[in-house]
Amino acid sequence: MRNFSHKLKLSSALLKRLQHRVTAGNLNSPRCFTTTEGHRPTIVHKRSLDILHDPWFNKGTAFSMTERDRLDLRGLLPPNVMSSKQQIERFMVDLKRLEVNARDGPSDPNALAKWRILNRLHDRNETMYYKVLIDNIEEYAPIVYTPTVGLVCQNYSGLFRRPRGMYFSAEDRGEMMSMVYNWPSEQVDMIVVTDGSRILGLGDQGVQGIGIAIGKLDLYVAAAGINPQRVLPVMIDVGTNNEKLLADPLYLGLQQHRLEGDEYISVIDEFMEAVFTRWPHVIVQFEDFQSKWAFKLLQRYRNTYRMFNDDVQGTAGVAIAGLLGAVRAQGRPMIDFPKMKIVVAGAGSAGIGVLNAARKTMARMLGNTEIAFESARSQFWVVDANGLITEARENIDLEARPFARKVNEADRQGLKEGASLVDVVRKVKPDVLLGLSAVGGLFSKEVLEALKESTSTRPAIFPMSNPTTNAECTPEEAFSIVGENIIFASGSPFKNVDLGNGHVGHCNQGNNMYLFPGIGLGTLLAGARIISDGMLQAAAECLAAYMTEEEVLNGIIYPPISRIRDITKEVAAAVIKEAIEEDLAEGYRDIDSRELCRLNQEEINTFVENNMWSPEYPTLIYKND
Ligand SMILES: NC(=O)C1=CN([C@@H]2O[C@H](COP(=O)(O)OP(=O)(O)OC[C@H]3O[C@@H](n4cnc5c(N)ncnc54)[C@H](O)[C@@H]3O)[C@@H](O)[C@H]2O)C=CC1
Ligand SMILES: CC(=O)C(=O)O
Ligand SMILES: [Mg+2]
Repeated sequence: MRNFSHKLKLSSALLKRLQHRVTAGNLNSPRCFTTTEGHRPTIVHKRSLDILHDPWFNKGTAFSMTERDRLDLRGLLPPNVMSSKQQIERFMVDLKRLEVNARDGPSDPNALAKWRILNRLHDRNETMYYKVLIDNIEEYAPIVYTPTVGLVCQNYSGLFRRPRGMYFSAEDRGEMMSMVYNWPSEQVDMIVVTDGSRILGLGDQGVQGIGIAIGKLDLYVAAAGINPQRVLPVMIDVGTNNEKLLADPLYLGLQQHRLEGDEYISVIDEFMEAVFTRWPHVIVQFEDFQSKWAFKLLQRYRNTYRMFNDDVQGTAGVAIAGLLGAVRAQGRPMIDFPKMKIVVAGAGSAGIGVLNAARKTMARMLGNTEIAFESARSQFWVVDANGLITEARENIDLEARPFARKVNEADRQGLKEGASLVDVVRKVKPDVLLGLSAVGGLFSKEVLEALKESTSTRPAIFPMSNPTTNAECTPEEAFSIVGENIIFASGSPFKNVDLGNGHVGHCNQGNNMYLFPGIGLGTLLAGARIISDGMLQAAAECLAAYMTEEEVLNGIIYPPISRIRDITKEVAAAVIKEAIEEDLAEGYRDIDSRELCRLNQEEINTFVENNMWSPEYPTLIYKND
């Protein structure tokens, strides 16, 4: 709260309320950290080794001598009291040792070793772990998140040491309502849940998918400042259809095929009821559910619970922001977006999510009428594993049906049902080629050669599939084949390309990580009843407007990950504002909806900032229960 009133000239009544909120948070929840946490003690109900073994409270060698006395720690630690800065220096020496002989590149085998070292730190000292992650986010996001998190999921049986998060399995039916009370935290703000059925582009990983929920929540803490004591990764194990895992005696999940139909839904229903009973204000992010369930569950829960599907809705927003950036990068106004011809490879949860959102955005720009919505449809050409989707296809997925081209439209373009991607690109000459297919190398030399005939002055190539090996093409391939004048965005990080003439081919990371943390934080702080399309749209528009004209003209359409905390703050503020406008905001803690409504833009920004957790050690005070 330093300089708060001075800076924003807030009314003293409002200032008091905001100040009270921060204070009350600490007192009500002794383990709650906030930005002002460093100045207020935290009450703990344990001492001695119990403290050292609790990653939420542990400070390791940073416990001061007086604290060591107060908490019965004297003698349990080496005598030299270290500052947190020294602790991190010592840790980084260990972590960096791995890099001495490391070759470049995200798939380097050292990535897994780095993950192990970071994970051990996560297990023993959360504050320090998040400090390392936040201060070095560019370097370690690719370790705790895509691409390395994919490798972690695939090798989970071997890597598993200490459990993290909760596991609900098909065997727990009827027990979930009581099981949920086994989690030690009284307050949970954010749950990321997966059933492991489609982890990144790696298919069914069964129980091993918990790694993705952990990785996403790491970003919630690092980017959105959600208190790490209030996040909960969840794995719902309904079996796996991955035969390799089923045959592996060391596999840690249920060794049975996946539940289907009503049996499956009843497990997810029971889980939702249990977590919302214990934590009525929690937000649940569905992650990496196979498409057939992703859409059904989203429709089933989105009007009842505070939930969203990151792959369907988060990805859509990030892609829209990127597509609008691609329009601006041609020196055209965003309103030209409805003129873009877009080829999408992949009609799963992510591809269809993007198509629906892009169509709606175009329709809005064209006047938001039925006719506008209908005409926007004709900007898209969708190719899946069976080629171009037209109305001639038998058994089209319900979600893909609105994007099936009419047979006569396809004919006019010289295309048939099931036409190959290269033929579609050759004939359509799209402005944008976007991949959410999970097929590495799908944008082959031929496909990229065909894109050279694009009618766009600056074609956009978005190989958005993860992890790195599943990217539809590399930036080197894109820039060398299609030319320098492209916009490139991939789902997993790549290094910029040296184009050899003093020019740099910029590699953007088009990943839902730029939106989901802000969507979650904004929803939390607004106390929104549900997450509406308008809130998601506001998040996407905020990201789209974040980059300056100059950056966009230089091909930079997304912020670097080093700015993820800043963009997340802005996205959260945009989400809150929209929730207020839609009358969905019920307030957060002791800031009720009326007070929220009175906040101006600057005050909303400050409200967000003041409720983001930072990794600072609080002073610990022991109190008997
Ligand atoms: N960058 C980002 O933020 C995000 C990236 N993704 C990535 O998108 C990919 C797909 O995810 P989902 O849609 O959930 O998977 P999905 O399995 O539901 O869908 C995959 C789609 O690709 C199609 N496909 C398969 N082979 C193809 C081929 N040869 N040509 C054209 N299409 C082909 C399938 O028919 C299906 O329609 C994954 O790799 C995932 O990691 C997903 C969410 C966010
Ligand atoms: C990024 C993400 O959510 C995915 O690849 O599934
Ligand atoms: Mg995902």
